[in-house]
Amino acid sequence: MREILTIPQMYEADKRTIEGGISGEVLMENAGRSVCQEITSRYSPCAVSVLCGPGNNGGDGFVIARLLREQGWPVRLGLLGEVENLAGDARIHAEKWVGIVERLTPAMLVGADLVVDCIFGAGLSRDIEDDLADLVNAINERPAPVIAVDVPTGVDGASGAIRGVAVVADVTVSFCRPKPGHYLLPGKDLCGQCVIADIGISPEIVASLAPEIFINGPDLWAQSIPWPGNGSHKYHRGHVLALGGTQTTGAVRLAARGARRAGAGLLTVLADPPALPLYAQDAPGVMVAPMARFEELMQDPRHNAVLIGPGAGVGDDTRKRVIHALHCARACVLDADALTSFDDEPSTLFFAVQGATVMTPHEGEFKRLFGDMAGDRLTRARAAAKRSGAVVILKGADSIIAAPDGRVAINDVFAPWLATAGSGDVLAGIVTGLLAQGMAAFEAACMAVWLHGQAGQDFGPGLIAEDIPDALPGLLSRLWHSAKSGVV
Ligand SMILES: NC(=O)C1=CN([C@@H]2O[C@H](COP(=O)(O)OP(=O)(O)OC[C@H]3O[C@@H](n4cnc5c(N)ncnc54)[C@H](OP(=O)(O)O)[C@@H]3O)[C@@H](O)[C@H]2O)[C@@H](O)CC1
Ligand SMILES: Nc1ncnc2c1ncn2[C@@H]1O[C@H](COP(=O)(O)OP(=O)(O)O)[C@@H](O)[C@H]1O
Ligand SMILES: [K+]
Repeated sequence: MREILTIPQMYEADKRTIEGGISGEVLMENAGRSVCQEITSRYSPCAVSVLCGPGNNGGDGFVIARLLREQGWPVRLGLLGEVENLAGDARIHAEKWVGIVERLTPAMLVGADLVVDCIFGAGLSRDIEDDLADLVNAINERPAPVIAVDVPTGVDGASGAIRGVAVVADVTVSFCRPKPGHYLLPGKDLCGQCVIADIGISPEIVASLAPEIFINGPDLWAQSIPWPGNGSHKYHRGHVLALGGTQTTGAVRLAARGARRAGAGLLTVLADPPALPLYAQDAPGVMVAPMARFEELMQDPRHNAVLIGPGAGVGDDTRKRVIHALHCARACVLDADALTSFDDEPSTLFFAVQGATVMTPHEGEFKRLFGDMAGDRLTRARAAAKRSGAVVILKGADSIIAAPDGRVAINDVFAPWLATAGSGDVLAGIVTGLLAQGMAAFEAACMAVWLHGQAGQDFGPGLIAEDIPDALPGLLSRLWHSAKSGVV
């Protein structure tokens, strides 16, 4: 399971490990050694400048400098402040460094073939300004590769935000488990390649912290995929009702294709009569029914998943249909207009949520529904899920999937090709298709985001929304073969 630790959890893991008998001095030695190994495995001996800050991140730097020098590398070390002002483990390791301690200025960069950034890590507590900002800019202007320790200086490990300015690293070595800032933008882009080193904190200690943040991937949900059995029939795979608009009909057609490719057994598009032929002609496997039959069809429990929002139109009709679907306690996916229709009365919507419900806002829709919440995307997505009682997919380049029980996954797929009209509609359809098959809401949302991202990544440049559903069979086959062979 690919857990992510929050910054307080990481400090707690250090603390519990130290209480368990491994000293902080040893943890820091292990941290420094792991960075040193990463450096020596990637580069031939060259002039290294190790830039140390006043805390434990700087302490790691003293270890790295000593170990590299022991291996014959030419090393210079610069410190922000004085050795006498260092405390604890950083002080202990600083005193083991027998070389010169220079002042931390851009002069440290002159002649350096490699820069090791140990200025600030988890303890970054405010924006970087003045001389330090000049130093960070100077690091970024020089061609020498940069190895960042824990996080690139200036990247907030909790949120991925840039605090004033930040180092652009080629490699980031962090410890024990990744932190949110390694996966959230813009931090993710500044980390370069991210390596997580084991420094002696046991899996039991990590488990004792009950991590709730995960990197989205099959290990998180593959066990929950409701694969059909040999004797399954279509009703075992669920019947989706997708509410189609009259004007923007493409949205639900894209979503319908996503839902069916994701495995829904049946799918009916409901729409007002003038639009019905359009939906009927779109694909032979799609059924259609007049919107006026919505409440009647909802009485049949086989219609077990409802998609409302793409192209639905904002207003009273959409609001009433959403509330009705939620009251029927069917699995519901609410996207686009279904969310915007409640911008004036979000609590009416949240109050009605009872069954498996997934909301799929992008930042604009999120703001309309949840208002100006404070905090980074991770924090806001988690708060929104708690507040609404629904699983919330906060869409974006680093999509976040948050459950009301506190679990949250960050997507880890590079797929800017997905930034194209209609791509979100397909995502909503995929979620609905998985829910129709009986998958739990959080797992379905995570799997849909992963399939969607993977489809975008695999297809690459030239992708249009229509391509996404057709990429699903290949991805699902891979998951199916893994499930059959017992490998996730
Ligand atoms: N045993 C362990 O715990 C292990 C820990 N490990 C390592 O420890 C690192 C965390 O260490 P840390 O907690 O000392 O924080 P760190 O990032 O060094 O910075 C704190 C200092 O920076 C200062 N400061 C902050 N922001 C500033 C700003 N904008 N501008 C100027 N100053 C600023 C801040 O000042 P203050 O806010 O107190 O005024 C304080 O002096 C972690 O990333 C990992 O590398 C590993 O060795 C594994 C074992
Ligand atoms: N740079 C990106 N990298 C990965 N995914 C992206 C990127 N930009 C957008 N996406 C994804 O594409 C989809 C766009 O959805 P949305 O904004 O609702 O568009 P539309 O309404 O046109 O379908 C979302 O799932 C989002 O996460
Ligand atoms: K750093």
